[in-house]
Amino acid sequence: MEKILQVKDLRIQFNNGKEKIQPIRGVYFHVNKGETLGIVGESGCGKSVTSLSVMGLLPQKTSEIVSGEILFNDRDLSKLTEREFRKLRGNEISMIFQEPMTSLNPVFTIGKQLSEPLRQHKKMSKSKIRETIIAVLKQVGLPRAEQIIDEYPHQLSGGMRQRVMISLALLCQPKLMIADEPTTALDVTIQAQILELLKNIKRKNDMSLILITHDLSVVAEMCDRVVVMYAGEVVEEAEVNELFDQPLHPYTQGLIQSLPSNNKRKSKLFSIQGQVPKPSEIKEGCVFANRCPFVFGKCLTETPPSFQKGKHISKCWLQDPEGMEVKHIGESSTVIS
Ligand SMILES: Nc1ncnc2c1ncn2[C@@H]1O[C@H](COP(=O)(O)OP(=O)(O)OP(=O)(O)O)[C@@H](O)[C@H]1O
Repeated sequence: MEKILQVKDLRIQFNNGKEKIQPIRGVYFHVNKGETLGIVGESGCGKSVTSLSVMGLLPQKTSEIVSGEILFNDRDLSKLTEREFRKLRGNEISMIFQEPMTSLNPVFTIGKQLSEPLRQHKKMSKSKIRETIIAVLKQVGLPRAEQIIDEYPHQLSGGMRQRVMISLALLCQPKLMIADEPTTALDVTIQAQILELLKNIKRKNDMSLILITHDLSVVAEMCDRVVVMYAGEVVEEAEVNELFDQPLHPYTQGLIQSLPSNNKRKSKLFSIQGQVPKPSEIKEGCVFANRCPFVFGKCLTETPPSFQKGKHISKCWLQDPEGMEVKHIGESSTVIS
């Protein structure tokens, strides 16, 4: 299968003057053409920092990609200048954020804001720009597109604003869209509509989608494959059915067990004890060791490699194969036997 994005051994450092922290440490994942990849994990696991690095939107002064590659169609985005990124962003790769109100400028009309990427990336006349915007507003299911184009964000409901954000991301027909918690700020019925819309758009536009969420039920509904992040590392990767049927990493098992549908009515909801460690608190050994119900000696002293069984990858000593052939992920795979 053709890969549109490959993140290899990505390591990101923040330097706030007082201390240096590495919230992303050796992250590997890829996105196949036309698929939806889910990235899940609790708050602070590094989902947003990873996606911002793909968009070239990390704070320039305080962050640094210290190692690794971000290959988009074989072009390494980690080496791009801001000028080069501007040609790519909103054009070949686009992103939808959680809170549409903070991403839309309240003082400009919808039409003015949506015309920006078209002016920047496509040579179009004013009337063609207006025509394209109205067509995209209709594509995302907005009623009265001809009027909405001249309205301001505050005149729209939350669900409508999120549809405007999706149309903004869609305007230049990107090959890859990153949606960071696109429905968290919306109420449940609107959430379902927006997810359905994203699904349809992805199919019609032959696009790839990265869906960042902490909600596993959204993942089950939307994704082909899933990457589970914990404390700046990918701890598990699998096709969606496999992940739910046979989660290998104790962290993923905990996340699945915490789903309300997996808890008896009236019984206390299961939750994983403890908290995600801050990047500055990470010690040697497995990052999940202090919360893991299956922790044993080696977990506290040695960082587990990523063990691979078919397409299922898990970074846990419990998967230490004892004679089975497994590989570290990455280009230079090491076979342990
Ligand atoms: N600009 C920054 N400077 C310093 N540290 C940062 C910065 N942005 C994020 N971090 C740290 O990086 C880690 C990962 O944060 P990130 O926002 O990627 O997590 P997340 O999984 O997306 O969480 P959420 O679901 O809450 O958005 C956190 O410890 C966070 O405090």
